Amino acid sequence: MSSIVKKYLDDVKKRNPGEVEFHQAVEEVLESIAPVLEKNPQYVEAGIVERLLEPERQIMFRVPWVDDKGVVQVNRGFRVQFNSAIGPYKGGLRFHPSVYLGIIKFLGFEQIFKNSLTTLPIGGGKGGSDFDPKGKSDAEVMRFCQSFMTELCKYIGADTDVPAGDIGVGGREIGFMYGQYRKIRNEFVGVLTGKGIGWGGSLARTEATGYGLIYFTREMLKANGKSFDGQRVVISGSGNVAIYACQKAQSYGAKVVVVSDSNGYVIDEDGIDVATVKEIKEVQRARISEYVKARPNATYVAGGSVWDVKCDIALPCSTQNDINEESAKKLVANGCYAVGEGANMPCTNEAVKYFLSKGILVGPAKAANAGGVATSALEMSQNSQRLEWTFEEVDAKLDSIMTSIFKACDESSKEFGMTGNYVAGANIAGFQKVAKAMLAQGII
Ligand SMILES: NC(=O)C1=CN([C@@H]2O[C@H](COP(=O)(O)OP(=O)(O)OC[C@H]3O[C@@H](n4cnc5c(N)ncnc54)[C@H](O)[C@@H]3O)[C@@H](O)[C@H]2O)C=CC1
Ligand SMILES: O=C(O)CCC(=O)C(=O)O
Repeated sequence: MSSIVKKYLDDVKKRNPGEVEFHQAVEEVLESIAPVLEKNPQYVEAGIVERLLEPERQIMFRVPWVDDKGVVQVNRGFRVQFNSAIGPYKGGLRFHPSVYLGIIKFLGFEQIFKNSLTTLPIGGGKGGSDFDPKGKSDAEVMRFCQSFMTELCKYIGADTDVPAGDIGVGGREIGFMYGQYRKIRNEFVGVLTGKGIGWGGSLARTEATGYGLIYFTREMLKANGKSFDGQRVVISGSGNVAIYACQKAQSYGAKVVVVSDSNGYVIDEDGIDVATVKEIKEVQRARISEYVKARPNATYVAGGSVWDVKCDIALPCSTQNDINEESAKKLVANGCYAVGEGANMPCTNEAVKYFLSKGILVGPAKAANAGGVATSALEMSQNSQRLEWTFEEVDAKLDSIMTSIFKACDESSKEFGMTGNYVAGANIAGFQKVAKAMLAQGII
């Protein structure tokens, strides 16, 4: 680690104690951009890195609501507005019991570079709550969302900060939050993305992160003389990203044999049936163990690691730090040669280093899962124009954005002598656009 990287990292740890996921995300970016800083002393002189590491604003608030038994519950809400040098803050909201400031900051920090890579004018932000939607009734989720938005609406706006979904926040939650925003502010604007079709949503936003992951991975495979056709794929997760990644990978001839949730995973050697997963997760909101009832040839494994299952291509689409060094070694030993990160930071830094040392292709999250936020930006454009584009139009734009993101990662990796290291390429390309904008806009 170079001395300047060590200095920045020590400082971040001191100023943000206990926020281990944030430290991890920062370390990966700093290591990648060290050669850029060496070549561009003007960035160091202008304090670009110190300013990037400090969010422009972080908001924490109380979210009181009443459950179905009439008992008052209190959760904590967050919105971290990290960097707006290239556009309004943009990034999802995560509702999960594990949420605390360190998680939201790692996600918000990553979002700066991801959004920069999309080629669209969006800054980085993220938010959420430690609320757990699992096991709650629709009425409870609605009351929580209304209370959350009653406070959040003071800080967001269509040209200021535009939240969307993430883990635990899908169409239902966006609907409840949008309704509350509209009631309080009395305006119908594109303040949230991931809205429903017919009230400001964009066709293909639901599919965008999963499809985008496959478009990016397709380009990465193509550049290395490979393709999805006939390949055995393992996916972790069975939520929004996992479902549509599975569907698109299968359309390219891959055989997806595993999906999972936080309780366990299913193996279906006939290929995962997407319609069954959608019914279980999007309609019944049940556990993935239900899958074997509809597909008796499949097997359910309680607990365990999906990464023990042999595959050619691994697509982690659940949560952070899903693949550690031990899982990485197992994957490589079993013949896996490519990893496409659908989730945010699904591999530990040690796992990524191990993969790269073995010549495994790694499509890093900031680039590979940027299709969701890119399509959110397309939703914002449609809202501003008061127009709706067709599914085919949006999907074609998404495909071309993912293709250009891969090209940017590839070119940056080559420019800095790290050919094929798309992790470094993504960090460098994402950083440079933001750094240039910050330099031009003065010390603010
Ligand atoms: N929805 C989107 O547009 C985008 C999502 N992402 C990332 O993709 C990942 C998945 O998000 P979504 O599919 O939207 O969420 P989701 O709520 O639809 O699904 C989350 C999935 O991850 C699993 N999961 C969650 N926590 C887990 C844990 N601690 N251990 C094991 N499994 C766990 C759940 O069981 C579920 O299958 C997250 O890392 C998210 O940040 C990234 C870019 C955009
Ligand atoms: O669509 C968005 O604005 C946010 C997507 C997101 O949260 C992410 O890219 O991790």
